Formats: sequence, structure tokens, C-alpha cells
Amino acid sequence: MSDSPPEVEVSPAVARTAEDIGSMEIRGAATIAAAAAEALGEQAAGSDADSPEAFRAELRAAARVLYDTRPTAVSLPNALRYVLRDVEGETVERLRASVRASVSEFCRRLDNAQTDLGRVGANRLRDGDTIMTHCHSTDVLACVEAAVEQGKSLSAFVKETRPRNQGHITAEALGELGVDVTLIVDSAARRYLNDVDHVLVGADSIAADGSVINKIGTSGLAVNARDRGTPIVCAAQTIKLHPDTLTGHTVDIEMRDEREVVDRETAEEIGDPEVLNPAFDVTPPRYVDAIVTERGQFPPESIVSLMRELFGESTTEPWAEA
Ligand SMILES: O=C(COP(=O)(O)O)[C@H](O)[C@H](O)COP(=O)(O)O
Repeated sequence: MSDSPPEVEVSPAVARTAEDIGSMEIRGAATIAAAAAEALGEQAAGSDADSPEAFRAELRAAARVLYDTRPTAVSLPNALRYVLRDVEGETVERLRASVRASVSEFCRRLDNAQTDLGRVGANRLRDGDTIMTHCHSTDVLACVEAAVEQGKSLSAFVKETRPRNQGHITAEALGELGVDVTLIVDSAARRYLNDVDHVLVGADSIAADGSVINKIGTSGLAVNARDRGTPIVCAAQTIKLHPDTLTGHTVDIEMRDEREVVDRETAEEIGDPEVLNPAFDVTPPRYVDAIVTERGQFPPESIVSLMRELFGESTTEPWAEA
């Protein structure tokens, strides 16, 4: 999180996107990345800055407001960095055009990466396989969609994923793809793991040691899957690789409002206990069989080489790029 407030006001479009990310109206790491990039584009399009310096200051402020929404998905700072890195121009008009081109290029790459990743993931799935999912990941759905396009017939156990029930979104999306869906409560996962060929999860961030940071409950599912001998695959575009972890930084786990877990009235009825609501957890690499990216699949322990190739040794704050 940034440590000081933005020095200039941001456009209503940026403020709206930031609010929607914070409230999870816009959610999921890839979707957040695309929305943040597009918001920078809207900031540029609507700017009436009278100098290149003022224009750049607005972009920096917008990046900070967007960055401060949710802390765990690294796709957000990676997207901001990507868009701002290539912004060039001596006039406001040239800068504006440059931001818009950069946003389009970013969104195009994001879409292509998901399609390519889907094909890689689909190759791991066989006709007649059963998968188990946790939360809602568009990268996971891309793998399933590609497998279905290859003519494979699949079944799925879908964990509901308390407290926000993102599993319902997954159930609907898989059903539309023609997958035979069974919805289960989170605590039933272990019971059905013997009937499952692959656990498929997404990621909000992948650390340099290959740890997968994803929706709370992923690590427990992975440990159970390992115990049952069920392979666990993480589908994650390279925008989920967390470059700061190369230099030893840890990933900040978002704590959300306790009212997502229990409403005020019920809390009072049960003696008003302390409620903790972490949104994500960390799955150590030894519980993950493969990380599927648009660049191929990797054992988690080797992801560090790809990370170095893509990001170098260190990164700056996203707004430092503008
Ligand atoms: O944990 C979540 C979403 O959490 P939340 O609902 O709290 O945002 C998803 O598994 C990842 O973000 C990957 O999603 P995608 O593959 O779509 O990027």
C-alpha cells in the first residue's frame, strides 16, 4: 500500500473503478488488472491537464488510488506498471495517445495470454475427467473451455467458497460450457477428492519460491489433495508473478470486513465473538504439481527463472513509471 495520499484529484472513472474493486463488484486478479488498466486510459482520455507534467502527475495519482484498493493480487501493480512504463510524449495530446495505445496493448496481451494458457492447461485434462475448483478463476475457466473445445467431456465438483460464494459464479460458467457440475460446501471437499482427477485453482500472486497465493481455503484443499494423491494445478498468467518476492518481500494478505462472515444481528446472538476474515492464503510449492502459464507449464520451484526473465531483479512502485 502507498504511504501518502495522492497529490492531485483523479477522474470520476478512476474513483468509480477503485470503489468497484474495493467492494469486489470488480474481482478476480485478471479482471482487476484489465479494469485498472482501462481506468488509467479513462484518466488520460478525460484529462484537461495544461502541461505534460500536470498530465503525468494525474496519472501517478490515479495509479496510487487504484493500487490502494486491494493488496494481494499482484496483477494490479503489474498492470499499472505495464501501462505506465511505455508512456511517452512531449505534449499532453501525445501523452494521451500513448497511454491509450499502452492500455489497448496491455488488454490485448492479457486476452491472448489467457487463451494461450487455456490451451496449455487443457492438455492436462483427458476426456471424462473430473475436476475440483475453488473460488472463481477466469484462468481456470480458460483451461476448461479449451478442453471442451477439444471435444473433451468433463465433470466438476465446485466448492462454494465461503464467505462470498464465488463458487456460484464458477458453477454457472462451467454449466454454460457443458460441464456436469456438482456444488459442494467447502468442508465436503476432502470427502470427494477420491472421485477427482485434478484440482484446478487460480492465483492472485505467485511468489519467487513457487508459493501460490489464492482465495482462502486453497492451501487446505492442496494439502488434502496431496494426501489423497490428486494432482493440484494452478492456472496463472505471468501477470500473477510477484516480482517483489524476488527480493524477499512477502505478500500482504487482505483482511476483509467481518460482516462478510456474520451479520451484526447474528453476531450479537452468539455473544459477539471476534471474527477474522482473511481473503487469501499461501500454498507452499510442495503441494502444487504445476503452474500453468501462457508460456507453458512449470514445476512451482522453477517459476523463479521465468520471473527473472520477465521482470529482472527488482521493481519500482507503479507510479514511479509515469
Ligand atoms: O482468488 C481469486 C479471486 O478472489 P476475489 O474473488 O477475492 O477477487 C481467484 O482465484 C484469483 O483472483 C484468480 O482469478 P483469475 O484467474 O480470474 O485472475
